[in-house]
Amino acid sequence: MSNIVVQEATKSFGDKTLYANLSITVPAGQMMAVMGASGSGKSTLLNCIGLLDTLDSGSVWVGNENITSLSAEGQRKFRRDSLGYMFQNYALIENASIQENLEVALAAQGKEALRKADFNGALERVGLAGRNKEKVYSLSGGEQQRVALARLIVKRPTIILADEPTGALDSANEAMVMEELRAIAAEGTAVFVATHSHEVMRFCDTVLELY
Ligand SMILES: Nc1ncnc2c1ncn2[C@@H]1O[C@H](COP(=O)(O)OP(=O)(O)OP(=O)(O)O)[C@@H](O)[C@H]1O
Repeated sequence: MSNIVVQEATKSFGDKTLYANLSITVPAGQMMAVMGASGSGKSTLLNCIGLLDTLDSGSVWVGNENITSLSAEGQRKFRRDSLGYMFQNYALIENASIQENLEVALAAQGKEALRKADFNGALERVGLAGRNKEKVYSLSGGEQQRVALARLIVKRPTIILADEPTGALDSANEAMVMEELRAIAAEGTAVFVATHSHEVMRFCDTVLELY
């Protein structure tokens, strides 16, 4: 279990500064809502924490490790082993089965990780028990986001970056996703949720407002 600390982060595109000297902490087990108008930099902040984009200055710490100073290989391993993502458009492999989509989360970690994983338990937890062989394209939006949740349950990442995870869902499915994210967080993950929704914000422990 590791706390996530963003220290004095600054990020600009051209002459537009998204944030300057931003410092935040999300303890393991907690959820932070990242809010702000369209274009305020929510997705960019998530991408910088997930090492998909680089800060102009500042650092991101996972426990005692400064992940922004890792080598390219170290960053790749960090993403592979410690990072979980959720997006509005589900970001699943549509033409593959539910089971195959879960296996993808662990494939790079090797056969032992695949053997140990409790795929059926994860599917049961999100209400998709026994549906391992169904193709993702045949599922509803709410069901697809349940697969994305099951993938996180299987992977047990240190950080989850969720970018508008409920943006395409009705309010019942929104509550389902947020409750399950809370349950995953409670097992020791720090969760960042970029959102426009005040309903989603209510499920989080802290709120960061970007301007
Ligand atoms: N690679 C890039 N090059 C230049 N500008 C960029 C780049 N990526 C993002 N931006 C700009 O940075 C700003 C923040 O974008 P970002 O997607 O982080 O905002 P957001 O708060 O997530 O918006 P939304 O709520 O619409 O998703 C926007 O003005 C965007 O145009």
